[in-house]
Amino acid sequence: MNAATAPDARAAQAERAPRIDADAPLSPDELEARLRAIGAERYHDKHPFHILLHGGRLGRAQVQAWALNRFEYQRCIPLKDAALLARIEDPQLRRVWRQRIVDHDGEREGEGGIARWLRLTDALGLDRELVESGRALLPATRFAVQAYLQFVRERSLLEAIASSLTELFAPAIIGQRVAGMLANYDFVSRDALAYFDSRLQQASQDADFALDYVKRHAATRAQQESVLAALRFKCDVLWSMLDALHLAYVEPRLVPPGAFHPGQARP
Ligand SMILES: O=C(O)c1cc(C(=O)O)c2c(n1)C(=O)C(=O)c1cc(C(=O)O)[nH]c1-2
Repeated sequence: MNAATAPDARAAQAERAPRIDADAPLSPDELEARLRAIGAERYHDKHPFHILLHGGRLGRAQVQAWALNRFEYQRCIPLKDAALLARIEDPQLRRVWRQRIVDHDGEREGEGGIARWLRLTDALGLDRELVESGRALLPATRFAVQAYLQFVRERSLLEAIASSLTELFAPAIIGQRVAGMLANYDFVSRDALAYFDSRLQQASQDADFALDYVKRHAATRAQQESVLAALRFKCDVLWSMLDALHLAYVEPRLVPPGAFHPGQARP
């Protein structure tokens, strides 16, 4: 062993060198910055299909396909939140989280986010039974939504809560979507887009709460890495849903057997 690598010399060198420890926990603000960087890179507002949708460059049948497939996501959000709720031990946290189910289901028939999404599919001229049956979904929509449900059922509560954090980036996209669709599509009215009016406020509140929870509860570096991975996973869920729409309805227009095809708004 030469003098430069002798234990004493190495210890002295480590003392002088800046400490780079891959296992050191991030500060809560560093964690938030990394989460936001994931959204900036991977959130579905960057997807070409969303750019076409918001820019008014899709036809009516393509917007119908988007709304019909997104209904599957909307339909399963309360299932996801119920699975998450069932695993919360803390009554205080349960009280907050259960509001998400109310927001989607409403307190009575015809209210809530799911009913408002159906107002959009109605306004687009889609048959309700076709939408609610899920019969004309793209297979990839089904798989992506099921993957989200399974993730929330199987992973830790911390990862399940972190996977909702895509909503941090939703308010900006919703604003662009409503403005873009109203400006560009004569078949879309303000009333048809009512879903997004309530969602704007709910998404901000929900995301702020989940972010605060994650910043307080992800204490170790391993937990923080699991939170970052959960957000990447969720961005992949949303991205793959748009990939499938793009391939089927923009190019190369490869509509899978049984999936919605332009002209099939009515059964
Ligand atoms: O329109 C959108 O782009 C968008 C995105 C997201 C999202 O980022 O997950 C949600 C929603 N909308 C939404 O309407 C919604 O209810 C919702 C719930 C959740 C969730 O993960 O718990 N995400 C989203």
